[in-house]
Amino acid sequence: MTLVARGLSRAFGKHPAVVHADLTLTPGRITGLVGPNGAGKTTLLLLLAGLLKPDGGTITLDGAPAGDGPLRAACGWMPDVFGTWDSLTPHEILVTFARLYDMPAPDAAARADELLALVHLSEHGRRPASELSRGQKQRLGLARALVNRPRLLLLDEPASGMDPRSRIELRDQLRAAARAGAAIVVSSHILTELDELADDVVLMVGGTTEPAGPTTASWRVRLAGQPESEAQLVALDDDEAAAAHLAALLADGLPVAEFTRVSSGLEQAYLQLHADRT
Ligand SMILES: Nc1ncnc2c1ncn2[C@@H]1O[C@H](COP(=O)(O)OP(=O)(O)OP(=O)(O)O)[C@@H](O)[C@H]1O
Repeated sequence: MTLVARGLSRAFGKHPAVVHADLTLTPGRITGLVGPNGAGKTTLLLLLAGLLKPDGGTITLDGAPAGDGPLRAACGWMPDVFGTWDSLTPHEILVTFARLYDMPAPDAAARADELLALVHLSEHGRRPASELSRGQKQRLGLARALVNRPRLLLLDEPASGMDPRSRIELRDQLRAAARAGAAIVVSSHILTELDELADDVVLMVGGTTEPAGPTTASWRVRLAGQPESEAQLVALDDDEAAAAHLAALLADGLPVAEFTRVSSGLEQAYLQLHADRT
């Protein structure tokens, strides 16, 4: 399902949080949404999820104007902090959400078990949710977002609080959801992670969006005997270009002692955006 948002705006009182934002989400693609604190990312995601009404602008789903109802039916929403009902178990929480999506009780119970296994929480499934750690709650939040097999997946800083293994699994789970045809948007402050995960990146500052252009990463090259301060930064398009560059250096007989990717192209685009705006 393709979501197209055009000119979305939303203010809180006199304070504009989202200002003429544009975003297109396409099936099978993961879009990264990055921007500083207060840029309007969460507000934009809430608008897309049908959980907040825009003051202006349009949202279409497969070309048809979409109000709250269709958006909520199509979306899986994972907030940055997932408030659980602490007296319920993760299994009960997932069953409750599945039932809210009109799933029959036996299907809801089976779906809850399936999702708990997916996010590696099966052994915690029947204990009170209050016993979950922050990272485990995040994983439960992801399971919750997937309950209705959403065609649009909106995730607000999903990796925050997750340990390294859970982050890697999250990446794999999102890739699998995209391969299955979901259109996905992920907001994050971790640019290197987004660089690996996202097919497209949208930058957000002061409530407005702009697509990040093609980015170029840098590699740090230092030859044997060369002081650290004289190492060179070489801008290269991707891993293949880096491999070719290294092969050429070695073919020239240069004693390469270090060859390291130093910063993501996304980081540079992000910093450039700030430099332009402040
Ligand atoms: N319910 C609200 N009432 C009033 N102002 C709000 C509300 N929600 C957000 N804002 C304001 O709108 C702006 C955008 O907030 P938002 O949470 O969307 O930013 P964000 O990019 O998600 O930030 P962060 O990276 O810190 O999560 C901020 O200035 C914030 O103070």
